[in-house]
Amino acid sequence: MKTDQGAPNATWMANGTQWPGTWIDPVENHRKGHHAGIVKVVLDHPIRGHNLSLKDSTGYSLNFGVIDVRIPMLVYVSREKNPSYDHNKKAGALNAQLRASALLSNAQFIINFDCDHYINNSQALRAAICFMIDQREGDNTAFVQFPQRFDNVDPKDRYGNHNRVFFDGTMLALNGLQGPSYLGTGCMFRRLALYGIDPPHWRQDSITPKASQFGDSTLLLESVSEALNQERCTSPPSLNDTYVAEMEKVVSASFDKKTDWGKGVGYIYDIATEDIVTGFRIHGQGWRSMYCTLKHDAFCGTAPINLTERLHQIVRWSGGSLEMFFSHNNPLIGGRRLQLLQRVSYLNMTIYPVTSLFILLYAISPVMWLIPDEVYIQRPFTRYVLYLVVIILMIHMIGWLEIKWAGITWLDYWRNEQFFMIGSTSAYPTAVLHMVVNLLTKKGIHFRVTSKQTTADTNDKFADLYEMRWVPMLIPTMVVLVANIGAIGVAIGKTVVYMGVWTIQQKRHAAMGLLFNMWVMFLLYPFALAIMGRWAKRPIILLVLLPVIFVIVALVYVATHILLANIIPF
Ligand SMILES: O=c1ccn([C@@H]2O[C@H](COP(=O)(O)OP(=O)(O)O[C@H]3O[C@H](CO)[C@@H](O)[C@H](O)[C@H]3O)[C@@H](O)[C@H]2O)c(=O)[nH]1
Ligand SMILES: [Mn+2]
Repeated sequence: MKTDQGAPNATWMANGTQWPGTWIDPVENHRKGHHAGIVKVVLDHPIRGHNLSLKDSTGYSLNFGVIDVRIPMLVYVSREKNPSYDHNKKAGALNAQLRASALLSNAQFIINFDCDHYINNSQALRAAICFMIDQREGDNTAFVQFPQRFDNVDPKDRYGNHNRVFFDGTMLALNGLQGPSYLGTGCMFRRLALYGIDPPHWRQDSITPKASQFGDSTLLLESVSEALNQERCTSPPSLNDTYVAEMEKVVSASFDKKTDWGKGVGYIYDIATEDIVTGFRIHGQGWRSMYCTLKHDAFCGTAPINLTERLHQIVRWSGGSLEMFFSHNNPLIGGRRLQLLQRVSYLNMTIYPVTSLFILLYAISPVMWLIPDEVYIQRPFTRYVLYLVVIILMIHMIGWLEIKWAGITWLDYWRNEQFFMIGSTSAYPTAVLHMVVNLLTKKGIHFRVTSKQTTADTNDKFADLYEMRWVPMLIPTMVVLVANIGAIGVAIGKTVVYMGVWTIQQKRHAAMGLLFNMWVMFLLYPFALAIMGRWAKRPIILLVLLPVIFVIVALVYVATHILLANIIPF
């Protein structure tokens, strides 16, 4: 739509001026990534008499007489962006917003969301406040985290997007320690905790906020003191020109420079996953957090249901975790007031991608079957195998108990196992590789916003599920799949050739090997579906296709064997 002036309608405001954040014709100083800070009051505080309320609309049969139906103040903030300053991505944006809100309301509690999340339950904010003002631990609670829920995931949750084991098991369990980690969205914070101030039971009597910590703004420093003393004026400041100028100052590109923002104050910079490390910093000061799950989901968002995008997301998370491990925020050395077990849990949260290297090695081991002659490996001692079996059984039993306790379904557990295998053969090793390169060259992991719905197919809500871009990290997964499918074929071939020759022992080993191959195949089933693209709508095809492949491989093996036996007589 165009106006008389030729500019699209959407960029014009009711009073005839153009929206300041419009860069349809980008020019220097006024384009995406290079523009002044914007603070725009979209809706003034109801105290100043705006009357956008339900009461005004006629024909309402509901009685709103006893409810305050006024719409709260709404202010649009866009921080200054300048190519000569690092904008620190999401963490930088959240910090600018935190400072702007300090001047606007200085509210004690702040809730944040990703751009792809929304409020799904109007009771959620109250639930979080209940934890914050609870008589027992409320004052020492820094944040209340809600689980992430998604409304665009395919019904079968092929790539484990719901992450139930993590959101309903792991995080809930952490409530028994110092609380869940911060997960980036759907989290209510106590402002003071974000400011890097100690929890009440560790706090010194008098704290004077300094410009070297919080930045050079008198109004901001005053607001921090007021927050500390719990003095808060409920009537909003009058937004005159000087006040707006100060707001623009605290959202300027250079404001963070030479301050503690992004280090000891606010959301932490220089890491691919600002959330986990920000939560770690807060827990390390002795604060606790709370996990809050509501029957009717509090918040909802969008997840990447395309395998390639999903794996990119996993690379970012696991890469960020490793970055944290190799920083001064390593859970073994950082976080001075962390409880011991909380330290262990953060250790697990940061180091887990490394385990993938062993899984990958095991999963590829069936290539040994592809070698015509037997490979001789020292068999493990029986007692060692016994220990191993006991440990594996114990791990699984704990896992089962946990899912029962957390109320997760078996299917969710299985999806989790499957996706862990896919990740362990693709995204996690990639993250480890990134980390090695990072340690050698100091190059960080690129944060690309997860893209959702890459196809334009509007008839199929889950069209994205059937799209997959081949990326190098999928090669090892493919190798594992091929190796295991091939191994089954070869095993059939070997059975045909050696049936009469094999001892019982050898047959048993072959059977065990087959079991392993099948297990890996079951785990990689969602990956196989991804490769099939739209054919995956009929997974039954696999039931025909796989036996055909097995038979072909077996025939090739037998033929090669006969050929070789004729040429080189054994
Ligand atoms: O340069 C950036 C990149 C991202 N964002 C914000 O970050 C959010 C998360 O990005 P998204 O692409 O949706 O990634 P997800 O993998 O879905 O996000 C998860 O993982 C992130 C850490 O990797 C957390 O920050 C998120 O809260 C968490 O939902 C977005 O919604 C944006 O609001 C920015 O503000 N600036
Ligand atoms: Mn997201």
